[in-house]
Amino acid sequence: MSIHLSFKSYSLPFIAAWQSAHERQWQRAGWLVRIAAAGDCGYGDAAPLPAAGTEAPAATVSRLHHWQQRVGQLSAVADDLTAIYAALAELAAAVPSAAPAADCAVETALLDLCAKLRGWPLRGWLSAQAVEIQCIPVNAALGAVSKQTAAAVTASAALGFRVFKLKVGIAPLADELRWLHTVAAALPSDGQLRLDANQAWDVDTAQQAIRALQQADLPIESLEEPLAQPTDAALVALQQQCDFALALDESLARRDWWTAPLTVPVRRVVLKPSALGGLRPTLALAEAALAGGVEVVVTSVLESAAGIWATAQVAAAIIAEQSVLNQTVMPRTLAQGLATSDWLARDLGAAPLVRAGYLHLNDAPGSGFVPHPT
Ligand SMILES: O=C(O)CCC(=O)c1ccccc1C(=O)O
Ligand SMILES: [Mg+2]
Repeated sequence: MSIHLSFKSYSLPFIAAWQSAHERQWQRAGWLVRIAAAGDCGYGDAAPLPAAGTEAPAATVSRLHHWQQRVGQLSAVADDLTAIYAALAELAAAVPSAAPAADCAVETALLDLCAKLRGWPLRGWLSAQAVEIQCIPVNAALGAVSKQTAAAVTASAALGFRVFKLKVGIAPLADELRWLHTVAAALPSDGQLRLDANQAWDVDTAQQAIRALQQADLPIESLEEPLAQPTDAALVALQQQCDFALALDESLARRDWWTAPLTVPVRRVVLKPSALGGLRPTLALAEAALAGGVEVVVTSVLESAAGIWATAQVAAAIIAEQSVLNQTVMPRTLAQGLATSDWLARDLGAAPLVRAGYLHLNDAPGSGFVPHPT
């Protein structure tokens, strides 16, 4: 027997341009990684997006070639399961990886395979309590605030979403504040806005934005990455001015998570497995954050269904650990940023179902991803 790792490039068009302060894109490109062994196979999504903290695509490919060769070497000298565990150990030892999107894909494919061989859903492999978690609250990913209409927000609310995420920091602040008022007026009474500035603002602009949002009493749930220069001192000061949570996202990749004790200058972290090198590093970081009283939200990097299934599995594991860890401190589960599959005009397989503001997992062995026949 032997283990075989293969990967195939994909390019999936968006239904409309995806825009953030970092980028404007019409399609999503990556590689579907497949690892076959012991009569079954697992899948992972290598979906680099440097703006989200991953390596560039060229580094993803060369890293996938490395793992292809390495998995072949390991399987030449050991039985399949031993070689799979050895590869998983090498991936864990590689954190923090210079090619986290590639490592995430290979780790995901190995875990998907292990879980299938065992007959477990992948989240059960990550955390025993997680098997019970079937439904994950998710936010609507609406895109740039400039592109919103009251009708679009009403339609999204009718689908059952209660947290509506908007990209800001793209147009002048005064314009965006005006648009935010229009969106807020269309929200259901229990609706909230999650904003993401993707590091667009200097300290002055961020302060001005926060002051305006609070004075207008807009229902802001959180604000991701307000600062171009996210120093601890500036973030601590900004968080003190805010009634809502500030969150770190893409700037996390540049912090020293792995050797120093975890300190976070804001109330929340946004975790993306593709930027962190895999599902297990994401879970480890989430556990450290939760233990320190920091809120955790898992989000996609607009990856294909192969990635979304796996990212949802680790989100379920984190939610399970969270309810065990501190039921009283965090009674409500935050909406996770996993409802992004509708941005893709086509996909590599069926994405998890999103209904009434919840993403639904099932009990199928592995991640739940099944590729469309090609
Ligand atoms: O969180 C969501 O709902 C959507 C995901 C999202 O906004 C995103 C997607 C791709 C790259 C970066 C980000 C981000 O959160 O900054
Ligand atoms: Mg973000």
